[in-house]
Amino acid sequence: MSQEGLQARKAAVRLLNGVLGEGRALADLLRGPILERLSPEERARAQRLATETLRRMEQADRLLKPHLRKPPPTGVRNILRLAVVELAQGGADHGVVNAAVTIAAHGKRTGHFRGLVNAVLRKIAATEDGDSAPEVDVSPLAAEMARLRSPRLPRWLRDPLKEAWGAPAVAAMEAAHLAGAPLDLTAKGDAEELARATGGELLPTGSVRLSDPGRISALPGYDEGAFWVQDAAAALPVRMLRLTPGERVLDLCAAPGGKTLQAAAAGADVTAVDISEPRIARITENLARTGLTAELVVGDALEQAGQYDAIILDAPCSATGTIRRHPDLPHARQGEAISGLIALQAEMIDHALTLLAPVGRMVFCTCSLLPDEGEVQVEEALARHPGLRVDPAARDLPGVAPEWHSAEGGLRLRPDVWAERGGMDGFYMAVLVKTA
Ligand SMILES: C[S@@+](CC[C@H](N)C(=O)[O-])C[C@H]1O[C@@H](n2cnc3c(N)ncnc32)[C@H](O)[C@@H]1O
Repeated sequence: MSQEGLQARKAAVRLLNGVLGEGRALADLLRGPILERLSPEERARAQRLATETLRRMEQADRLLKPHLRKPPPTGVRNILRLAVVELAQGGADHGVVNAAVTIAAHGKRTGHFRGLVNAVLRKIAATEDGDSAPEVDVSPLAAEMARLRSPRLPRWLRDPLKEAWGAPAVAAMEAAHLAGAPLDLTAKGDAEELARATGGELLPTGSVRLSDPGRISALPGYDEGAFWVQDAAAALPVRMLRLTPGERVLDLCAAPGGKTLQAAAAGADVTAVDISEPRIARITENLARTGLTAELVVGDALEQAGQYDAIILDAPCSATGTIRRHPDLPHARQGEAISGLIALQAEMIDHALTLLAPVGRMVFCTCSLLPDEGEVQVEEALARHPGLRVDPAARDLPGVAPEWHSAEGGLRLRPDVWAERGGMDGFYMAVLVKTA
């Protein structure tokens, strides 16, 4: 067995243990010591394996259940889950099973389960050798996995989503989460030209979509800064502002800077604020690569002063709209922090309004699926501020479908929107203007 394969799988199991055993976010673990000693290829493989296992965990558990008399400890389960997902995705039986047994044998708490790991996986791998018509290009295990329903969201999230959008919509969102996400790019200049150069699809809203992008830094135009990665939904809030050159724009929760780059590319005079210094460093890198400029401020949005023609408030939120790309999120969180985030969003709206020029406009947005972090937040802001209104005309953008309109004048996007094109992140956005 190649060392590369073993190291990447070991790291993937440790990532799974961090998310499922300690409730940590995968993004944080990816920056920590687990991947430190691995080559770039091993890192990419470990991340891919962990992400795919989290996405299909419920299905892997169902396939494992008949072979386990009682649930083994988390560390052992994660070794088994990873191997089952790899087998279902066409991994060579003996390589996958041997790696799993070796990983179990090397672990202090998993060593004495190596016999179990070996026996269970050999039985499951044997499914692979069953009868399948030679013309069918899917292994029996993959077919069995595909027959299982899409993994369900945990109750802390499923219940409020069912209440907000109904059971069929939640099932459609769960299917979208399982399908994962394509890669969307925002062009610095001509999007049609970028689509041609990268072989991507120009979406009706102006983003460029790649279904099989490979390494991002190897895409044509990367070094010249011709684009940045930004989901099609995340690209809409700044488009709603219709910025013109020279306008003073404040981006209040700016990092890693997708919206800052859009505003700077529109020729605006941008001030980008974020509380996190390491995350501000990512805006610096993105600005340098794209040759765009903005003033960067490490600080609290609630302490920002000044007056601006347009404000972008992409407030911290549950990020439940990004589960397609972050399948760890429902497992790493339990929903307990959301009420604090909702209160912070309201405070940020109130403070941001004090920074808005009399004829200015502000886009409030969150990558959340929960109305409490979107529609309700705006309704409550309107009630608190008598002179405030939503500008529904801001939604009149190319490619924006009327079905996405929300009652109070904003846009509600969900991962099951555009299912035939590969979906989009869950997002809420509305443009607020002062009338008095
Ligand atoms: C949803 S992300 C922003 C994404 C960004 N607008 C983009 O398009 O790339 C939220 C950001 O808010 C920042 N943040 C959280 N609390 C903050 C605060 N009190 N003041 C300023 N930034 C804050 C976080 O560090 C995080 O970078």
